[in-house]
Amino acid sequence: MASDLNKTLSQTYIGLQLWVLIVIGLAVVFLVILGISLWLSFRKKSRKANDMLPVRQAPYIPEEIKEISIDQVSANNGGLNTLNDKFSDRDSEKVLFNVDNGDESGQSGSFNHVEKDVKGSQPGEEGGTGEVSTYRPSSHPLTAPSPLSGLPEFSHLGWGHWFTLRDLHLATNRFSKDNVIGDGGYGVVYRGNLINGTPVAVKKLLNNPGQADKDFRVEVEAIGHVRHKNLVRLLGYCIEGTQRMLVYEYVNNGNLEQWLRGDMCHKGYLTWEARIKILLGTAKALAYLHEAIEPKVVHRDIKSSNILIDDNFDAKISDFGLAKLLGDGKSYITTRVMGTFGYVAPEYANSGLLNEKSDVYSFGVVLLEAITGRYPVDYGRPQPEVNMVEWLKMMVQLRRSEEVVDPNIETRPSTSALKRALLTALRCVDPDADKRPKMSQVVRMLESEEYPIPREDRRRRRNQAVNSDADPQRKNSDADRSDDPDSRLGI
Ligand SMILES: Nc1ncnc2c1ncn2[C@@H]1O[C@H](COP(=O)(O)OP(=O)(O)OP(=O)(O)O)[C@@H](O)[C@H]1O
Repeated sequence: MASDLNKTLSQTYIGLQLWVLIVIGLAVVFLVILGISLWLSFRKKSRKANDMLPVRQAPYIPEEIKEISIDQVSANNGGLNTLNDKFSDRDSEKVLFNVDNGDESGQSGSFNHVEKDVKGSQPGEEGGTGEVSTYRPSSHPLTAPSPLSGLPEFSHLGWGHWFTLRDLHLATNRFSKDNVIGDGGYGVVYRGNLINGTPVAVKKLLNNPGQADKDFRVEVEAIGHVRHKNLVRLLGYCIEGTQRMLVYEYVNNGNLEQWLRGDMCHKGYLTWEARIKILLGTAKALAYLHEAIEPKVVHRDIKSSNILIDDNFDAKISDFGLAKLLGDGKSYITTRVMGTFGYVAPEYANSGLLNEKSDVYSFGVVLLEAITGRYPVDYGRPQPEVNMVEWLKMMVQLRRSEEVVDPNIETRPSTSALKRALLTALRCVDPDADKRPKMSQVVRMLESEEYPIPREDRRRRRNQAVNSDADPQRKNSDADRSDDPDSRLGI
């Protein structure tokens, strides 16, 4: 048997013995396998190296903020996979704004309620007729066609769309002055249209090599990988030489500041319901940034002009140029306080201490702006009214809260709705950052039908008070407690 095998292996084929041929064959197979695996691992490494920007970790979603949507980047096609869609469309059932009939139809002084039919018409178009049409929410944002469809799918960051300078030249008509929609210290924002017809806002960062790169990374890291109905969507970017540009979905209905006091006032004034809807959307997006993703994102510049509004009167938070990524439970101390005067939380302004509670404070200021229609700081007003937050606290203390409502709101809110909004706002602007609610709690307070605040939140706050009474360091004096919004609003 063994001698048969020896004989077979010793036979000669093409000048070589069979056993030599077998050894050569095995060596070739081994080398091919080795080559393939080396090539695969090299490809993986070089792909990682190309991803200059860190990819966000799989998001952790706390129970209390279930209603959010999160998308993850699909590495292959740059598309976005929905994990869940939680903050529901429940709030987009109906929106009203008062249209100035004086402007639209020549009859001065009177206002009509108009419910907009989103399909095909712009808010304000039907104002003069006083018609009421049915409002229907537009198609679900995550099933709607992608604004990037029809464009070649390509991104070297593993996210979004990589536009060439030429693409953006074409989109903005060579960055024409007529297309400028904003100009700031960071650069210029242009309106444009992609070749597939999608309207976009192009932020062209100042051509200042170090700074442009930094600003670019901050925005991309903050919102490049996330998607939420109430966050402006970053569609892509352009990196060419020292040029850095960011391409956003275009949000076509102005910003909250313009609706309260600026360019959009000619269309009419926002109703109470529309204001609460916009603030609720803003609160949901902040809850998402603070509580649903890791690392969390602190926006640092929440203000009414950074809350864009779409046709459905849904809010979209924009301008992440100052955003900061923070690990779970982390705070950050900075010597350079950034933000906008009137919106910055006192502990951040005074000591540079930053965490998500700074955004909660700024949100409270915006909510008060929406309730009163006033500027956060207005030197044109009598001294006690210059600082809106202080004036409001005083009015509530004097039990004159009914007087603070923006006189431009034609149909005043019910007393309970007003108190609920005021109480929520005053809690957000609590000088003690630890006492401010989390944004998911703010969402619950604003959504609640229960007067004035969900029982569960009241219980939590009462327990907090008991605990701080037990702690001599945090024990409030009676005078301090008179500053508590609950007691001031008679709750
Ligand atoms: N995606 C967008 N769609 C439509 N308009 C936008 C978009 N992004 C920004 N804008 C508008 O462009 C203008 C400039 O915006 P940006 O947030 O960059 O600066 P700003 O709010 O004017 O100044 P600041 O830097 O002080 O916040 C604003 O009027 C804003 O409403």
